[in-house]
Amino acid sequence: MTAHLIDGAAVARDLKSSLAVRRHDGVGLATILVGDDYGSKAYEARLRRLAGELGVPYFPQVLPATATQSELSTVVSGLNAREDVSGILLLRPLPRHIDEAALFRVIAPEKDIEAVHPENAGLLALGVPRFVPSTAASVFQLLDTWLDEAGEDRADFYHHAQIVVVGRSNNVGKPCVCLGYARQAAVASVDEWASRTGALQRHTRRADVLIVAAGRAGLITAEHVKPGAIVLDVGINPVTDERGRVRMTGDVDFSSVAEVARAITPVPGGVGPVTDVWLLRNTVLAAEAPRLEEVS
Ligand SMILES: NC(=O)C1=CN([C@@H]2O[C@H](COP(=O)(O)OP(=O)(O)OC[C@H]3O[C@@H](n4cnc5c(N)ncnc54)[C@H](OP(=O)(O)O)[C@@H]3O)[C@@H](O)[C@H]2O)C=CC1
Ligand SMILES: Nc1nc(=O)c2c([nH]1)NC[C@@H]1CN(c3ccc(C(=O)N[C@@H](CCC(=O)O)C(=O)O)cc3)C=[N+]21
Repeated sequence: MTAHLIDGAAVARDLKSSLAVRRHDGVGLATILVGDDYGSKAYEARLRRLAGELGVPYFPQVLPATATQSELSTVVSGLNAREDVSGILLLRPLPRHIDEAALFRVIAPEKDIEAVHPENAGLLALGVPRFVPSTAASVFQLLDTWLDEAGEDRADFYHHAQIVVVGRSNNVGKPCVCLGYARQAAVASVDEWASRTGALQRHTRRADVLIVAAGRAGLITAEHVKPGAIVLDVGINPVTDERGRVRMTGDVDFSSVAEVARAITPVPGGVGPVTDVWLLRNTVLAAEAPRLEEVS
């Protein structure tokens, strides 16, 4: 392996210790899990543990995949009204019969720690976020930290960089694009059509920074990566090993890409651990921050 390993666990530890000293009234995290998506269950279990460690009250809501739109709306409205809940996380993906965007609009904007309500998504797109969504925040925190450690001038690096984001979901891919814009980089975004039309490699090979969030195990191999690129793997996918045990893998074929990249995040131990802590950080901020309309 020639690439530097970007250590998410170390960055997560530092971020966690800065949070541990911040206790406030009214801090509380509520998660809503609908059905049994692998990544969502893994994330939920981690948040439960981390909230416990940090002494943040945690209110998990678990609903079957058959839950209706109005049942989910009622759960969200109930959490909006609770004074002991400062942050609400609606775990995705949701079952197909649920209108995700409609549900996002039900979340009280000041509790919307992932910035999915149109008001917060709009603020993020305008470059003045109320909350920075945790996964994109994690990706760029790892990148910023690594550039500092590598002795790069961050601003100069970003001004010259082509960032390519694979996957454009509302809570991962698009926010990553926004954070790339905020750093004044050139940013390109591709979705599944790039793969279907055979254009994926043409796009990804232009990237100085390749962010991969498609949810497809092994999608990105060495041929997709420009030598010397920095690769951040967001994907969390279940794979079954020879012994029939399920383990977690990313979207990037780590062993081949590590031979050509300049730096790479592993899965597990890369983007994931920082995402967890950022979400708790946003939950604390939500209780601390004055409402946006009170800020002049
Ligand atoms: N590590 C972490 O902290 C986190 C990890 N995750 C993980 O990241 C992954 C992505 O999550 P999320 O964005 O919510 O997923 P979504 O399923 O909502 O979105 C996936 C995106 O990837 C695109 N895509 C799918 N297949 C391909 C392909 N073959 N080539 C190019 N693009 C493709 C889709 O395209 P189209 O729009 O055309 O459908 C879509 O835009 C999942 O594995 C999830 O578990 C998520 C959050 C945090
Ligand atoms: N609204 C919403 N926001 C999300 O951010 C979101 C979501 N829905 N749905 C599910 C996916 C998945 N996800 C993970 C984040 C971190 C780890 C994580 O920390 N994983 C450890 C793995 C540790 C282990 O091995 O168990 C790691 O990567 O090192 C896992 C999964 C967030 N997601």
